[in-house]
Amino acid sequence: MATKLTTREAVNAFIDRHDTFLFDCDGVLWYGHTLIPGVDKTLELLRRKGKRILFVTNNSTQSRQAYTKKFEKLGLSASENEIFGSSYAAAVYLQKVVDFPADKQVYVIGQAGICDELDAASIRHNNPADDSSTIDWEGVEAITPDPNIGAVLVGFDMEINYRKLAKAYVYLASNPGCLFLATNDDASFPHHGRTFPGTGSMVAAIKGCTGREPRVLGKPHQTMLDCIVAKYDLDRTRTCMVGDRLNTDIQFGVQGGMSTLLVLTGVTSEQELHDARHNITPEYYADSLATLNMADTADE
Ligand SMILES: O=C(O)[C@H](O)[C@H](O)COP(=O)(O)O
Repeated sequence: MATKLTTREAVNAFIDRHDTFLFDCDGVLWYGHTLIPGVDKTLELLRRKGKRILFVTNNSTQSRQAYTKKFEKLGLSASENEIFGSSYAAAVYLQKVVDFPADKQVYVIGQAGICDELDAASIRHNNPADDSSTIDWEGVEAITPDPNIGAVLVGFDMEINYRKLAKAYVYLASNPGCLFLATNDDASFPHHGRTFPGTGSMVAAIKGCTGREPRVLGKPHQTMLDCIVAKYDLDRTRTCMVGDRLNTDIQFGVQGGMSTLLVLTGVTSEQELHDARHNITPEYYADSLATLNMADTADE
């Protein structure tokens, strides 16, 4: 049974039992370009209390560097070192886990965040903007197997089109050695209190035609947490994962042996939380991250 944080005492006890907070971004800190009211104060409060803060997002559209600018624009402070996005996780995975060969290239379906992180790791890749949506059968026939493509990496792409799907299909179907990676498989994308098709819908299109299963790097998959724990030397028992979605953020925290806080400002509603049909339960939940602002500040 999840405990709802509604009183100052409960909030104080919740904060005191943790040294580190991992924050999801979309639906917890902001919607698109709009800050969720009060969360700037919450982050300041936790920093003043000496808590370590890390931002863990499945959103692959921006690199860590671009995220620092987004934080700044929204009036939040965050250093590149505190941000762990799924595009960075993909670059780390290719570089450190599979030792991606220097003579191979990654075929990316995605946006700038993935390309920037691959560039930072010196991994060769295509420019997704070159794959325009206008195509006829002659254009489709010109797509041929390419032994230089060592991986197809799929992230959120607002300009996904048939040419991109056909290329991914041809590279993956013609070469069993070509890796199939996905930054994340979130079915939906939270935006201004509504949801729209997420990266999972794009990954599903490629799964559907190739019959292949991707290695998914983002939450709830533990590859991401293993990288975070190794990088920051976290004590999982004193770490809380804060998110707005049961089947990614909360599952990520539960599977990873951390405590969890669900906030109701994003994808999962209070009604869904109490729906007995799912089996993922956060330890705590609150109307918003800003609920923590009722904490005592006397100990600072
Ligand atoms: O479809 C997606 O890629 C995700 O919905 C989106 O990016 C979620 O990001 P997060 O909530 O982990 O910040």
